[in-house]
Amino acid sequence: MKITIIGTGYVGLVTGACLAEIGNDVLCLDVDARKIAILEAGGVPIHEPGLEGVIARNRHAGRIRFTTDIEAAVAHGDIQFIAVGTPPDEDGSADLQYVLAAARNIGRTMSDFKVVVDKSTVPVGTAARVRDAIAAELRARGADVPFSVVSNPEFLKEGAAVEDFMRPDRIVLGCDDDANGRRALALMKQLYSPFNRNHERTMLMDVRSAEFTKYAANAMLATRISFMNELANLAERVGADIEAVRRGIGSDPRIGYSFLYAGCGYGGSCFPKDVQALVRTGDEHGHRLQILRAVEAVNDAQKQVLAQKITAHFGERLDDLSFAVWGLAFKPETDDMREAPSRVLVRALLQRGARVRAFDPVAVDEARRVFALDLTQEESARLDFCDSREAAADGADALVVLTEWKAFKSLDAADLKERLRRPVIFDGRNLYDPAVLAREGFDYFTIGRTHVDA
Ligand SMILES: NC(=O)c1ccc[n+]([C@@H]2O[C@H](COP(=O)([O-])OP(=O)(O)OC[C@H]3O[C@@H](n4cnc5c(N)ncnc54)[C@H](O)[C@@H]3O)[C@@H](O)[C@H]2O)c1
Ligand SMILES: O=c1ccn([C@@H]2O[C@H](COP(=O)(O)OP(=O)(O)O[C@H]3O[C@H](CO)[C@@H](O)[C@H](O)[C@H]3O)[C@@H](O)[C@H]2O)c(=O)[nH]1
Repeated sequence: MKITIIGTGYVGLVTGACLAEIGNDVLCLDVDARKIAILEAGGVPIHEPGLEGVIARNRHAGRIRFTTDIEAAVAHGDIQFIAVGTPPDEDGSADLQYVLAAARNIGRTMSDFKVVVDKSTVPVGTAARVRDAIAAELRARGADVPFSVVSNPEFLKEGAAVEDFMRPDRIVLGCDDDANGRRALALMKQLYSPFNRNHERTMLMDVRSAEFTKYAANAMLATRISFMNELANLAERVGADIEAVRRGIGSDPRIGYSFLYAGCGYGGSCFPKDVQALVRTGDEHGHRLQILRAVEAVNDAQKQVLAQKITAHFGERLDDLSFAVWGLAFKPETDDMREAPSRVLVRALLQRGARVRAFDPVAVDEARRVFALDLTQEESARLDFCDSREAAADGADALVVLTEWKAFKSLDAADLKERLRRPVIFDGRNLYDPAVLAREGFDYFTIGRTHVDA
């Protein structure tokens, strides 16, 4: 099938690559000429495991191409996926300007039946606004071309995006129950049929429920994390170990093990903005979402917890102290720094006068870019990026772990002790065994594990 992807970010690029992989003819559009130039030259502008190989294979087979030419992109696909960003507006609601711009672009030049798919995460009612935007453009040029807007929210996780797309838990399709909607649904079912060979993963519903499902999923997952973070902070105070508690409750199939890891707060481009957006949707409809307000507040506070532990240990001012930071990306296997807890922690350390020696396996370039925006020049001068975790640790007064990269999971405690000026670790991801580190003479601070004094 002929597919156009509008927006070649994390979602659009993965969607385009994976749909090409199963044999479709995909054209990816972006307004960012830099991204398209990288892709046309055979590069990939983001770090996502497996993605480069899928794109390379399909480029060579001629199944995926990239363009900045809006008219060509609209002409190409029978199915037009809108996968542009929906960042938070000033009041936290989803900013739909990119989605609506994409819709207008479709309406401006389309000349035959189009299925327009909302892949972006958008508030309930957006499909109707997309439909109106396209219809207004068609009216303006006196054209009568049939189309239908489908909601098909995406549930992939960064760092596992290709795998998640290729093996989805479910494919949610929200379609209108009219002639064009049924025509659109038939095409969408055909497109996704390769994913349904072993069992049917497609869930059909009305458009508004499909839009809502995406926010409900992210809100539920974020709630689990804030719930565990709040309990972790209590576990420390009552002398319990949140890791034991996690295993204890996760074993109940009604609860399950996933997304129960306490840590230094959730980040990324989705949970923070989607929780906020749902809270705003509630406000707009006179329905105050109390649980999600608390989820957001707990998460904001959780991003400060490590800094509080550090100042409780070293004092409010950190002048003359140097901190090794392992992990900058908001989660492993990505270079994405959006809402990363590292942005809060590194800034807090620098504002208190410390030096920071940071290492991340893939996010350093992106970190340089975002910290240049977050920090003053004077603060930036005290932030160094290192080439390895060992180099970051050399001569630092303490180690802070912020991202659970696999490469950080095994630790040569004796070697680390040699490198650090003081044997102190603040672990935002509970990676290590407190008893082992205590034996090695470390002060080891965790999120919700009982603190074992050396
Ligand atoms: N990142 C994720 O893990 C993830 C997962 C599921 C859903 N989502 C949702 O998917 C959407 C996209 O997220 P993302 O992380 O891929 O965003 P992104 O910022 O990585 O990419 C968006 C791309 O759209 C391009 N763009 C903007 N306006 C355009 C236009 N009019 N025409 C063509 N291109 C345009 C931008 O230049 C950018 O390259 C968001 O709504 C997000 O909430 C994201
Ligand atoms: O038990 C856990 C699990 C995750 N996190 C944190 O939560 C954040 C988000 O992690 P994750 O959900 O793995 O990454 P995302 O790529 O943001 O994916 C989420 O957001 C996407 C965009 O909407 C959805 O498509 C995915 O289903 C949803 O998991 C990260 O900071 C993690 O460190 C925890 O603190 N504890």
